[in-house]
Amino acid sequence: MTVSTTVPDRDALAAEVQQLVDDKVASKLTAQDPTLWGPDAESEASIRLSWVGLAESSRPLVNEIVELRGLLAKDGLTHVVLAGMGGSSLAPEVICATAGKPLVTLDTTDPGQIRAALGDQLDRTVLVVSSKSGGTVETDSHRRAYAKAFRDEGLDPAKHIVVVTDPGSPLAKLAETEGYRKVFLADPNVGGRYSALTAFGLVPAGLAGVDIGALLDEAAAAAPGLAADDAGNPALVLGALLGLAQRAGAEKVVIADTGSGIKGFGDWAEQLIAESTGKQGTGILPVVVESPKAPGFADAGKDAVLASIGTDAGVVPASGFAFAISGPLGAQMLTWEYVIAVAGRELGINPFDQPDVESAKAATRKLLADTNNDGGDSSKGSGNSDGDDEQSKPGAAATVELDGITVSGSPEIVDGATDLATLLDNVVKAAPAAGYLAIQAYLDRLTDDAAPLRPLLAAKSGLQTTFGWGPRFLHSTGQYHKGGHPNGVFVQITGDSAEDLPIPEQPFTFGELQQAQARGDGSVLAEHGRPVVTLHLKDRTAGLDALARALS
Ligand SMILES: O=P(O)(O)OC[C@H]1O[C@](O)(CO)[C@@H](O)[C@@H]1O
Repeated sequence: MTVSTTVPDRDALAAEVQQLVDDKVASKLTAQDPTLWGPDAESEASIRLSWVGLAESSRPLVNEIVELRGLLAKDGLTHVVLAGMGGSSLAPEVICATAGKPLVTLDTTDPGQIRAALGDQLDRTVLVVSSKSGGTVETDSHRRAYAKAFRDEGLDPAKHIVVVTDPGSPLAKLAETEGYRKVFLADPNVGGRYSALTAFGLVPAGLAGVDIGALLDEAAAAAPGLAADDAGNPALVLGALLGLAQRAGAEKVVIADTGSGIKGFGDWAEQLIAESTGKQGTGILPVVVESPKAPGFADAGKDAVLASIGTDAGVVPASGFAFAISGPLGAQMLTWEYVIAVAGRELGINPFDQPDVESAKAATRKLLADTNNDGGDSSKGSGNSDGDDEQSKPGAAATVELDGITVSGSPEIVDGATDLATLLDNVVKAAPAAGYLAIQAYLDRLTDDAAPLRPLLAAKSGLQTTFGWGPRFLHSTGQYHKGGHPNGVFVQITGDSAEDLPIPEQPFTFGELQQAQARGDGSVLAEHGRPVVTLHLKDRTAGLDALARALS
């Protein structure tokens, strides 16, 4: 690994690193010492540290996965679809994209996106159902939809489904009952966002044809340097830098790829950083940008640290904190895991829990239950704004129709807005100094062109601006939004679907689940006192165009 740093005060960084060396943080972490984050974190940390040794302990998986790939190929099953959220899909996605191997990732509840996946090469499909807990509603729903689709086509789901889960999970039990083709039981002493080099990262990637042995080799080569109580250890240097930056008010890390050859690294790092650190009103907000020239990076202010993945972009933000880190993917993953564990100690938080994720899930469950108790006919499949219960919308105090978009949310944003441009002005005004804006698009991430809104809003506002696809981000940056620094303003984008999709044996459809997830998270954000506005697009393309025009 090669790391270079820019800091306002080199002596301060050297002193901070030396303290970590003196405290033997690197060797203790490698020895899985759970006391490094204080007494409150000890019990969770004691069951979460096996990731430090995965470069070696995951070796036996390689042959098992290669063998399964061969058997599947003999049956003509070469189209790999992965159903998994957060830590159960982000790593294999970046691993496959980097290696140029095709993998279809389902981490959405968008009816159109799921319908399109179901209609693609079903007879050649192997579905990998990945969930540590075995109880994640999105993943369970994907499994149900695929099982039915296989049956409808006269195919035996058991032959097409492979499971990755923790021992004893409901999914492990179900896989046994259903006789699914293969079950990989992962190490339960590794949390989801640290699971890249477990079966969660390796099974989908290996089945897609990635050389997963080489990935482990890359991590293994970095491991000794990360374990060393040495001032040159990149994890100590970057962990210390992030701690110093946080204390200086630079609590955001803006991540740009600068020619690393890794595809989509920021999407994986985002969960590791945000879910690990965003709690107790503190944390590091990852802001993934399109390039080093993008707004947020090129013009970063005092609240940001710049992270170049690859060579040094040579941009120094107003905060004075920047770093570049280069190396192959396996090494990057292990290094960042160490960095964030060290940064967690610097910030005084437990990097292994996610205390605020459950609240949005609970709000979603309640909304779905209420819909059903109200006699909502899920077979109709709404997914649409018509007939929505206004009372259950977050910040439903204010609702207005602007340029064909139904807008509801915090009165400070919605009141007085006469068109989309004034509404977006209000969004920017709602942010405190050095706050951030978050666009959360509960849409089809393969066909809805919402991502370009991020640089447009960032340029307009001059504020750090993130973009996330819902519900995917709920299992990633969602923890930070609710538990981290309370200075975000949230723009939810939802949309009508051309056609909804039932979830077999469930009283709600994908469309209803998607809308309930947006409303549930929005209501929890509002309860936390965060300004939030929901833009519901009746026509997705026209609505996104109108938003882009209003921002340009
Ligand atoms: O693997 P599971 O249990 O389905 O969870 C998926 C993701 O959901 C989270 O628990 C957050 O909701 C993540 O930490 C995790 O990676």
